[in-house]
Parts: sequence; structure tokens; C-alpha cells
Amino acid sequence: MQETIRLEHLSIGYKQGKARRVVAADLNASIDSGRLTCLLGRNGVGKSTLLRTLAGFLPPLDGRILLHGQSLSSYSKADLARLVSVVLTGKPQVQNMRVDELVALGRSPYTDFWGRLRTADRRAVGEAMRLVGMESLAHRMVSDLSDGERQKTMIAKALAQQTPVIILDEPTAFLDFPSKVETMKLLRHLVRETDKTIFLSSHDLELSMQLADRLWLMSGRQLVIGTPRQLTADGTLARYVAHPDVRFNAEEMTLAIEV
Ligand SMILES: Nc1ncnc2c1ncn2[C@@H]1O[C@H](COP(=O)(O)OP(=O)(O)OP(=O)(O)O)[C@@H](O)[C@H]1O
Repeated sequence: MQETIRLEHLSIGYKQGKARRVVAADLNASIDSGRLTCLLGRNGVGKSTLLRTLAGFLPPLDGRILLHGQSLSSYSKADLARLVSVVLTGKPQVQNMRVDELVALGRSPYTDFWGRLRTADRRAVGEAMRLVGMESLAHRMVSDLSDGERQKTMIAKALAQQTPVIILDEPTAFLDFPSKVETMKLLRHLVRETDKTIFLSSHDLELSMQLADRLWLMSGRQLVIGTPRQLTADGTLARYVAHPDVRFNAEEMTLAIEV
């Protein structure tokens, strides 16, 4: 287990002409390998903005991000593609291809100009589809997939990329309950077995509380970080879910709805 990503006085948000829309400011934190870290927070609080900034898709407004001790902005696109894979929400732009072809795009940092797959690439693609349970749909068109199947395909593409860091924006959003559990358990297993760094956002609070090693809770402009046990013990999670009809069981880390 070691520090992979460090946020130093990081401010995130959007530039609109000369105006700046600051979503969160002065974030200081680090993400370790070998741990599953889940980012929680209400709608619109800035989770996707943070993930997109950590992935290098959005420039920081202030401060900096270090990846393996080096400024994220100093990496070339090619180097970054071998270090960080990203699964964002929303439909992939490529629809007119087969599932196995889309997953194989995850190998592009390693293939030649023509994208020719070698044995090792094919093996990585097959293994990634097996891990997410998409082997039987390998030859289906992406445009014909359900939302959940498409989500799994995108996770397989990220796994095929074989990067030490994986960033996922709501990877369980469209999945049915067993698939949510399987996906979270797969990611948890991966960080342990391969010492990867996995950072994901989620609205599945119970799953995150029960399966994450660390939680990041964004609220207002604040970021609270701790293990699920710590954030339960200090009342942070109870405050986050506070609602007259919701009972938070801190012992079992479950939620019950009063009817
Ligand atoms: N391209 C953009 N330009 C300006 N503001 C944006 C842009 N994209 C998002 N925002 C704003 O930034 C804020 C944070 O949005 P973000 O998508 O990061 O939230 P989120 O926590 O991921 O929300 P959700 O849980 O609903 O997905 C919101 O107020 C949103 O309206």
C-alpha cells in the first residue's frame, strides 16, 4: 500500500470566459494503492468534476495533483493512458462496434498505429470480459446493449487497459442489485490482489459503507475522509443520510426506511 495520488490545495470547477465557477476549493488529500476509495456526496456537489480533474480531463482551477509524486499535468497523454483508466457516466460515443472491439480499445496504449492486437492483448481483453461476466455478449453490438451491460463493457475496457489507477464515475449506477454487489466486490478484490488504486463515486451508500476501505464525503465545500467505521462513529454518515424517515443502523452499517 502506498500513496498514488495527492491533492495539494486543489480547487476544481469550470472556467466560463473570464469567470470561474468554483465547485470545491483547497482540497488536500491522498489516495493509496491497495485500497478501494469511494467518493460520496449529494447530487451536484462536485463528484464528477473531481473525478474528471483527477483523470486529467479538466484542468485544476488552483493547486495541483501529484501522480506517483509527479505533477499530473507533466505526463504526456500516452504515459497517462498506461497509468490511469477512466470510466465516466454517459453513453460511450462509439456504438457501432462489437462489445469485444470496444473492450479491445482499452489496449490502444499498447498496440501499434493500426491497433493490431497481439496474443497478450487478446488475453487481456478476454480476461477483462470474463471478470465482469460479459464473455457471452462479446459479439453483440454496443448499440444493442442494455444500460447495465454497457456499463459492464466500459468497466471491462478499463480493466483491459491494465493500469495501476482506475477512476470510475458511478460504476454501479445502472446495474441491478446482484450486479452492483458483484462489481463492487470485483473492484475490492482487484485492489487487494493487484495493489491497484481504485477511486470511484457512488450513490450506493450501503454498498460503499460495507465494501469501501476509505470514504470521501463531499459536502458543501468540505471534504471529510475516513474509514466507514470512523465516519460512522463520528456521526458524519448519519448526518449525511439524515431524514425523518430514514433510520441509520451504525452497528450494521445499514439504512432502514420507516413506513
Ligand atoms: N461543464 C460545466 N460547466 C459549468 N458548470 C458545470 C459543468 N458541469 C457541471 N457543472 C456544475 O458543477 C457542479 C458539480 O457538478 P458535478 O457533475 O461534478 O456533480 P456530481 O456531484 O457529480 O452530481 P451527481 O451526483 O448529480 O452526478 C454542479 O453545480 C453542476 O451544475
